[in-house]
Amino acid sequence: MWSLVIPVKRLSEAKTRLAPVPPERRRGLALAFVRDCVTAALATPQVGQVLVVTADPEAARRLSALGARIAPEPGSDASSSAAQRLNAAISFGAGRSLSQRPDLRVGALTGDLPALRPADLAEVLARAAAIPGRSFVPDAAGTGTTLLLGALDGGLDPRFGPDSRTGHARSGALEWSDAGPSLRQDVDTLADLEAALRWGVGAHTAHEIGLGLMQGTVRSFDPETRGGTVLLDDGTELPYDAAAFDAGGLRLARIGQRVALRADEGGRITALTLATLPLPQ
Ligand SMILES: Nc1nc2c(ncn2[C@@H]2O[C@H](COP(=O)(O)OP(=O)(O)OP(=O)(O)O)[C@@H](O)[C@H]2O)c(=O)[nH]1
Ligand SMILES: C=C(OP(=O)(O)O)C(=O)O
Repeated sequence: MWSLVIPVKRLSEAKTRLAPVPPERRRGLALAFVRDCVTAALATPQVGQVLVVTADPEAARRLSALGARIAPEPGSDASSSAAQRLNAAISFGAGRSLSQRPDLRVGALTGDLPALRPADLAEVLARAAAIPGRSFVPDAAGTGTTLLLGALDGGLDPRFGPDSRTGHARSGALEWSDAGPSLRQDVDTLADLEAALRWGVGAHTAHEIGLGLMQGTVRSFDPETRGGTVLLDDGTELPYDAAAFDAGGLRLARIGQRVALRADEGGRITALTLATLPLPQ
């Protein structure tokens, strides 16, 4: 069984290479990616715990709600490089994991894998458990690393950062170059995000992007105004108006009916229809 350390940068500083996307949206995407990544990791049978190392209070709160353990990231030397900070955060998490759960072998997974599927992760974890040494999964671009798995004696020796594929290979780690695509598709750029969307992203990222995958139940409907409210699956009640109702093409809504809906960035419903029907574009 494995303990996976996931480093999570402060959300306000995350995913700068998604720069065409405005900062507030980037923050939401970075959080959604790691929520999907943690969800998939925790659903993988060989994963005994997910330990998130972060200095970000919101990421800590959201990821702990999914079942991850949190190790608050210690402050770093201002003169250290981004890669040094990242590797220091991972080593800190690995040390914490080994002292708290010595029964679990340690690995480090990046948090930017929104398409991650438990089956792809399970396959690599099972193969790596059968070898005593370190091993790693190169990213889809072929230059970086998405997963580094430590040796049986606990050694992780992370070399994340630019060209980490070469760094990990040169340091003697075995490469799993045939790992499943969902484990290799990290998202740094908009082109990466498009690729991840083709593999199929998790629910948090789908929701954040506004793919119309939100669902809820009709709580009220007024035939006079054609407005009412919907109860989302997370317990939030949201109002919809006639424009949103008309955009979905329905003639009436009944209390208790399952609906699919699209909301804008501010959480305002812009269209809703029956859950079994596609939302009109
Ligand atoms: N705790 C911690 N996590 C980090 C740090 N730097 C990067 N990470 C995480 O490491 C993983 C891989 O990082 P990158 O792909 O470089 O992501 P990023 O730094 O958000 O992206 P860019 O700003 O575009 O470089 C992601 O889960 C990041 O959140 C750090 O200094 N501390
Ligand atoms: C830090 C890394 O991620 P990226 O290349 O996605 O920045 C890495 O691959 O080591």
